[in-house]
Amino acid sequence: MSSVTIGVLGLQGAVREHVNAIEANGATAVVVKHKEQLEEIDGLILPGGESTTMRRLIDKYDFMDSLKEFAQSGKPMFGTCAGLILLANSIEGYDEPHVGVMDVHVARNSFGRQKDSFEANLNVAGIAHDFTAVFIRAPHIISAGENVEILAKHEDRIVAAREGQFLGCSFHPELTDDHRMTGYFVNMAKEAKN
Ligand SMILES: NC(=O)CC[C@H](N)C(=O)O
Repeated sequence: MSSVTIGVLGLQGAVREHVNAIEANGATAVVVKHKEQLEEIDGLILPGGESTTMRRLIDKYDFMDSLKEFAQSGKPMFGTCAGLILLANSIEGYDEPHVGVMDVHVARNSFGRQKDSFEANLNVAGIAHDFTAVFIRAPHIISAGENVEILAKHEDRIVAAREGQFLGCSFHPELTDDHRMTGYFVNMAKEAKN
């Protein structure tokens, strides 16, 4: 009854670690490599990696319309790092978004070259007061629409947010043993299903 299946878009990026985090939360994980697999899942994670590369592969494997339909179906989607960039409805310096379903404006590579990767301890509203977040050439949310709930900030920049069925974060929640952020998303998928 309460069991859900979560897909991880498996075209590029940190896929296996998300599978582990999903399974650690007692849900079933599926690596999504074909658009038909979207029909089998209750929620979809768009992983970190390289958004421009992922976009190229989304087009190559004809995923874009299916991803938009998935969003329209109301099922939850969670974009982490590059995945957040894919979900955002506008990207600094770009004329067009990618999937473009979440009402946020993002900038890529926001935290400077000298700090290509770092960890920060975050208070993520409703999820964890002490979440160790791993940032790797991370984006941030410059601005968000009125229906977007800001979940976390780092150095005054928005790094996690939720808009109804859409969850996004700048960091990589799958790269530590703390699986609470993924657990929060698994619960979103359970609530949407029941
Ligand atoms: N770790 C990541 O996902 C980095 C995102 C990457 N900098 C991009 O713009 O797509």
